[in-house]
Amino acid sequence: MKQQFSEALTIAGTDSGGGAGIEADIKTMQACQTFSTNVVVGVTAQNTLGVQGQYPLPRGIVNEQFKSVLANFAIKAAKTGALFDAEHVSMVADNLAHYQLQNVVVDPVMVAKGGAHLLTEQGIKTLKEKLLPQADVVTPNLPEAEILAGQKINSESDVKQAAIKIQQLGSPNVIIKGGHAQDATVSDYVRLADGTDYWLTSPRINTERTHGTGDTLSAAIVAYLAQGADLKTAINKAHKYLADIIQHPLYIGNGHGPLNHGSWKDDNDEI
Ligand SMILES: Nc1ncnc2c1ncn2[C@@H]1O[C@H](COP(=O)(O)OP(=O)(O)OP(=O)(O)O)[C@@H](O)[C@H]1O
Ligand SMILES: Cc1ncc(CO)c(N)n1
Repeated sequence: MKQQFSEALTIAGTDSGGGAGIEADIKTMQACQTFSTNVVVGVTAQNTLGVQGQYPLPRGIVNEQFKSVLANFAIKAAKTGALFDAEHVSMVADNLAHYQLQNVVVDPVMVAKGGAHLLTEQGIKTLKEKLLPQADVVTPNLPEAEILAGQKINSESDVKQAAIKIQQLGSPNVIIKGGHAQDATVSDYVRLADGTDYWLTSPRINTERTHGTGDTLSAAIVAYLAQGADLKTAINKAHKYLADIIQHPLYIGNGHGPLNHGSWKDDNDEI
């Protein structure tokens, strides 16, 4: 039987350690039955202990990858990840507009789990001004949400208020991820374009193997959007995927270890 895969795109940085960035996105999409193309915006020298180097690529190389991918693939959904600085945020925003990409999920990656900054101050400003207005969904973690909304988040009502402020930056749908809180339950807050909102909860797994969890969630949303799922279904299935694979750790590296992306058996259930 011929297997039909939908096609999606990740626009991000590579992780030589294989756990986050483009590598996490490709593995996630494969596990969720979507084919992932990729535009490499920059290369990182990275492992489970941290980021040792980061090397954004010249504009010509980024533009040429967009051209090749969009000339040959029917891209149904796309995501952005680490974009490094204002110049690279801007070139990605220009390409999203030029190729009129649909179902765009912006993961506003700012700081890696080990503490390295993957986006400059000026890059954050450009992300707010040029990228978020082109996003369908934005997926900040708690520290990123505080920066985007310009407020502290100390309570559930702060999370809701921040999500509304982030919507006003131009992304109609917002997911504030709760991995960085300390509660026994991890709570992600979803606020949709029509103003409906809900919490997605899962037990907090006591593990250091959380490198690339954010990339993985956004890549899974893109995978399901590419298959034609409505946004709420895509978000809920992606959350289910992550909550499942985080329970099947790989013991690789002695720092923030990678997820076991291939451990998922998609039962294609409706949520
Ligand atoms: N210990 C944990 N147990 C269960 N789920 C978790 C845990 N940590 C994170 N998650 C889930 O992983 C996803 C990503 O959350 P998090 O807030 O860690 O994002 P992030 O900081 O962007 O991740 P990264 O920078 O490593 O890619 C969320 O859906 C969150 O609920
Ligand atoms: C390249 C890259 N993208 C994203 C993250 C965040 O997980 C990371 N650590 N490295």
